[in-house]
Amino acid sequence: MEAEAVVEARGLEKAYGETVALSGASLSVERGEVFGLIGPNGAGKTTLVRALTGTTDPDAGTASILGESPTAVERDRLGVLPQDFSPPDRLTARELLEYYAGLYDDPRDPADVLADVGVVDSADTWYENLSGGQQRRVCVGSTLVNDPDVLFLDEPTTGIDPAGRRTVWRLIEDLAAAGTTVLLTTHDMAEAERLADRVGLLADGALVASGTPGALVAEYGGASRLTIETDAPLEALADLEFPVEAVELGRRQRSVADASDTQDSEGGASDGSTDRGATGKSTASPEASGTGAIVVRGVTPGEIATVVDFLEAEGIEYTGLSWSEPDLEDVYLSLADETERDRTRQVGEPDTAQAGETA
Ligand SMILES: Nc1ncnc2c1ncn2[C@@H]1O[C@H](COP(=O)(O)OP(=O)(O)OP(=O)(O)O)[C@@H](O)[C@H]1O
Repeated sequence: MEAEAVVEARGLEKAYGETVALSGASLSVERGEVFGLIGPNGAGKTTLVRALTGTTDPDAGTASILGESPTAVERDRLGVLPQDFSPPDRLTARELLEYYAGLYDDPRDPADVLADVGVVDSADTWYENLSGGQQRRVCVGSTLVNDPDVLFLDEPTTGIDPAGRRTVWRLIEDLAAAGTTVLLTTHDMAEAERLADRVGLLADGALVASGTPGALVAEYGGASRLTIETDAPLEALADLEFPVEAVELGRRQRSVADASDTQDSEGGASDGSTDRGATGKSTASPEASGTGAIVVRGVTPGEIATVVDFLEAEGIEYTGLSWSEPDLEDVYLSLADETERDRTRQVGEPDTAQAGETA
């Protein structure tokens, strides 16, 4: 039996004047699934959420929730946290949740919701006097008072401290385990990797890849990374014959937050990577000159000692070493900059024209 699609977008298009926000976005989220939407600033994530929740009309395509048009869904069944949600300042956290609870026939106890989002101690503080993170927690709470079946969270943990973020993560996990369907947008790859059963990457208004985090990493994540903190000039390393097979020498990988920043302060056009040498020899590109951390890609855990011995034999001093498997951030960085797309790529499914219909 085919799984029930609780949230579905088919070929959504939306333009604001000359600006194309959605260019044929399609996805489908099943009951109890957490779907994480990632993508660069301006990719269309918020517009997609708005089209799916009925707060903006698409120019083309269809959106549905629980089999109905977004505006026809019973409001008790839906929870929506907009990115720019800003409730009245002069109400306390408790009053705010009581206010929202009052909009529904059979709401949860606001005190329980405050406990869920970790705002018990500040429950009687005016919203305007709460910290940014506490405010965001209250906003998340306001979407939970009606115990929704489907929850849309647009950047739910932005501004929340690490401990609070984990509180919200556990909350979302518990909700999903109890059958709530969740679609969230985030710039936090750790959040997407931890929470999402499937992740969709939106670029230029369309989904360019979707799948489980593991499948996406396997398909697009690339090689492992051995990061060596060193003050040695990169040029000095470029001519070395590394004693391992696949080597791609490069500067420390930039973070997702910097990915669309063309003013790379370290001067690299991308991540400062060098040409791959067939025998492990790498040559630095002109942009890659300088010092700092270098990244050797494609080294297996068993080869780390070989690289360390080699650096010491060559007299290359280093101050730190770390090895990591590729992760969702690598997927993001490898896909987000590509702008020419004509259809969705489905990880683990045949690459057919139909693949663009659902995500
Ligand atoms: N109401 C609007 N009027 C005009 N342009 C808009 C409007 N809403 C969105 N846009 C434009 O549509 C594009 C997509 O915006 P959207 O907010 O959906 O992106 P996003 O992926 O959510 O970005 P971010 O990660 O920065 O939140 C952007 O170029 C934005 O400027």
